[in-house]
Amino acid sequence: MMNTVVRGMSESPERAESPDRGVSESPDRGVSESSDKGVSASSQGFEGGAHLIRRMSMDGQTTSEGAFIARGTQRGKGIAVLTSGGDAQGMNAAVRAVIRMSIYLGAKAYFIKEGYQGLVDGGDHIVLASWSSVSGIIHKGGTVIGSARCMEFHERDGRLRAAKNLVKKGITNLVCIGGDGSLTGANIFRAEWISLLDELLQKGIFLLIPMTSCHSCI
Ligand SMILES: Nc1ncnc2c1ncn2[C@@H]1O[C@H](COP(=O)(O)OP(=O)(O)O)[C@@H](O)[C@H]1O
Ligand SMILES: O=P(O)(O)OC[C@H]1O[C@](O)(COP(=O)(O)O)[C@@H](O)[C@@H]1O
Repeated sequence: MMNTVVRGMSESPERAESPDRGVSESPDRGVSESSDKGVSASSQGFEGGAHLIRRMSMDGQTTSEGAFIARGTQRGKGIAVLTSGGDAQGMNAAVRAVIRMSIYLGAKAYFIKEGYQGLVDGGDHIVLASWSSVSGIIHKGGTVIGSARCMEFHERDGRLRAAKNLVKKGITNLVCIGGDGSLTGANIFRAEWISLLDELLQKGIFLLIPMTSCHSCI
């Protein structure tokens, strides 16, 4: 059974109300990164935040979540997607939707290969995606980015490594596609995100640089 939850994980994205209903931006064409494994879906906001996806009610009336999102409203964000646990039909369509919506929103879009294992291992498992990376996948079974079960993610140490890898890549939002186990893991990760960042700072893995002393930030 595939579950899908999509939330922003960093600061609240702007809730732009726009009549712009099309994805008219010309997509870039890039390298397709794929593998042959299966999957399921959830996205978690690292620091809590607004929903990125809105809905229309069954009778076509716009609900409070029904506004369209304007193109380019998430510039500066990094949105990553992974598939985890048992695979399920529809995972590739969900991956494609996340990547293309992220690009539409102006964010950098990333695949994380092999589920939480790829997130914990980092390196080549975290790959920048393009519009064409997800072409020709919606009819395929399983998941083109691979799925896995990852014991390390059950432990805080594993999740600390995962957090480090996300920060290193500038990834601010994570979409986890999986079943109840994967979503439980995502919820734990979301809940302890701030304390993971604190620990990375305390261990000197990352340094906090005040804006005033960072020339490239001014
Ligand atoms: N309680 C948990 N805490 C942290 N990570 C978890 C937890 N439960 C599951 N996970 C992560 O999600 C992965 C997939 O979970 P699993 O239950 O095997 O599949 P599914 O998502 O299909 O239910 C696990 O291998 C583990 O990495
Ligand atoms: O491989 P992509 O780029 O994801 O596109 C797949 C989609 O493109 C199509 O082949 C053609 O779509 P349109 O008819 O909307 O142009 C669809 O059948 C399919 O859903």
